[in-house]
Amino acid sequence: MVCAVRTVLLGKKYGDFKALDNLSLEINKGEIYGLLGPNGAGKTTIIKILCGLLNPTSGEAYILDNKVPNKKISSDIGYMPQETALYSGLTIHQNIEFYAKLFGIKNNEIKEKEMELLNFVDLYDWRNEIIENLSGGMKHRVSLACTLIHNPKVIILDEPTVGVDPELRISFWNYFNKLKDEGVAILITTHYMDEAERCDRIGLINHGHLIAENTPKNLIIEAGTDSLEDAFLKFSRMCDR
Ligand SMILES: Nc1ncnc2c1ncn2[C@@H]1O[C@H](COP(=O)(O)OP(=O)(O)OP(=O)(O)O)[C@@H](O)[C@H]1O
Repeated sequence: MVCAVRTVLLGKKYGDFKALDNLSLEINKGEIYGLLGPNGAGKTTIIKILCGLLNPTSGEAYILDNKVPNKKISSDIGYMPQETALYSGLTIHQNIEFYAKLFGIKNNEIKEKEMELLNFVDLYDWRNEIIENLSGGMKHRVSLACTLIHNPKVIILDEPTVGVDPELRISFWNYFNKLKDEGVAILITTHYMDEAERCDRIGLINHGHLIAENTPKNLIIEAGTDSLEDAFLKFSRMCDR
């Protein structure tokens, strides 16, 4: 079976500092995989390697069985970085259109998809507003719409719900589940435990190592704790010793 995402003994050094150490993981199509870990654990480094923005020092990473970096699969990936990559002097509509054209989406398809996505992020009535006039949470919502405009098969979201209000966060997750049902693989980093619990599987990262990996329920059982948050703390402290 073709894996959506696979890393094999992935390593990354910044100078002498080991940010990733022999990290292997697999994510299936139609799976939501949560990457959890304390600040500096290595989550963004993994994501940047998967998106072809950083080269690993050792090991390999694959998207849909293609070794990255690889231009051939760039349109299969939807990447939402922590810092929004929007043109602040352009409107929401112009930003979405820009990303759509970048991925070669036809004009007649853009309109329908833009409407679907702007309704999903609840910004349809704001589509002619300039980005610099939006709040931080609104910019995140536009960024997510831009990430999804080309119907990517693998979606990589680095803390997509920071600054997004609780009601909208729930609607984000409903949409992620719809995409998952369509066979899309989603890799998501989050510091919110209620969101981690919505993932099919979680990988806990600390000091560049995958220290635990399982369904949220089984992680709690493995750790012998009452909550995912306590399981996360227990695994992280074990790794710090
Ligand atoms: N360009 C860089 N040069 C040197 N060190 C770096 C660089 N980028 C990241 N690091 C270090 O590598 C480690 C992993 O960073 P990374 O951004 O992957 O962590 P993270 O898990 O995404 O953290 P956060 O939850 O804060 O976003 C950190 O210790 C960070 O300081």
